[in-house]
Amino acid sequence: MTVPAAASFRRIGVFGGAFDPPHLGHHALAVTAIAQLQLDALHIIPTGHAWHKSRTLSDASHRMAMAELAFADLPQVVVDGRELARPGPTYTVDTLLELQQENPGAQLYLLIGEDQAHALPGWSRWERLPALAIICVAARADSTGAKGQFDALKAQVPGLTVLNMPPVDTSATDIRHRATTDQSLVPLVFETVARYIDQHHLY
Ligand SMILES: Nc1ncnc2c1ncn2[C@@H]1O[C@H](COP(=O)(O)OP(=O)(O)OP(=O)(O)O)[C@@H](O)[C@H]1O
Ligand SMILES: O=C(O)c1ccc[n+]([C@@H]2O[C@H](COP(=O)([O-])O)[C@@H](O)[C@H]2O)c1
Repeated sequence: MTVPAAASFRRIGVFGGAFDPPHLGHHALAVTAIAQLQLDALHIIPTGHAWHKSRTLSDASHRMAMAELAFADLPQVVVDGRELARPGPTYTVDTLLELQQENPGAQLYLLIGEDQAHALPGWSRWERLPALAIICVAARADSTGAKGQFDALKAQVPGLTVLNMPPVDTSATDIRHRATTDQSLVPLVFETVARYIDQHHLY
C-alpha cells in the first residue's frame, strides 16, 4: 500500500469509538494503522453522547480508564477525552476540525471499522470528512457480507483506504454478553481490562 501523505508532515490517526469495552479487535486495528500509515500519533477518542447508539454507554470515566489500559503498550497512543467533555451529541467532523486547527499541516487519518464505513453516509456533514482526513477502513469478521460494497464506497469517498489486516472476530457486544453470563473475557480483551471490568462490576 502506498502511504499518501508527504513524509515531512506529522501523521495523526484518529480512532473514535464507544470502547465499552475496548477489545483486541480495536487494538489490532490500532497496531495495523500505526505500522501501515506510519503514524506519529494516534488519538483514541471515546465517544461522548453517542446519538447513534440505542443503549446507554458505561460511564465516561470507566471507558477512559479501560482505553488507557487497552492501548498502554503503544507509545504513539494518546487517549483523548475531548468528546466526553463536549455537551450534546458528538460528531466526528467537529473533532477533525479541532484536530486540524491544533495541528496545522498535519495529515489526519480517520480509522473506522467496516460497519461504520457502511454507515458513513448517515454521519453528520459526512461529505466534509474526506477533505479533513484520509478515511481508513478495517474489515470486520462479523460483517454481514457487504464487503464488495467497499468499491461502491470508494466511488463516494475520495481517498478511502482499506487497511491491510486480517479480520478479528471480536465485538464489545459479545464481551458484555460474556460478562453477564460469567464467561472468561480474556481471549477477547487484555487481562488488565478484564480485571478492571470485574473490579468495577461493569456489565
Ligand atoms: N473486531 C473489529 N475489527 C475492526 N474494527 C472494529 C472491530 N471492533 C470494532 N471496530 C471498530 O472500532 C470502532 C469503535 O467500535 P465500538 O467501540 O463501537 O466497538 P464494537 O465492538 O463495534 O461495539 P458494539 O458491539 O457495542 O457495537 C468502530 O469504527 C468499529 O467499526
Ligand atoms: O459524526 C457522526 O455523525 C458519527 C456517526 C456515527 C459514528 N460516529 C463515530 O464513529 C466512531 C465509531 O462509532 P461506534 O458507534 O462504532 O463506536 C465513534 O467515534 C463515533 O462518534 C460518528
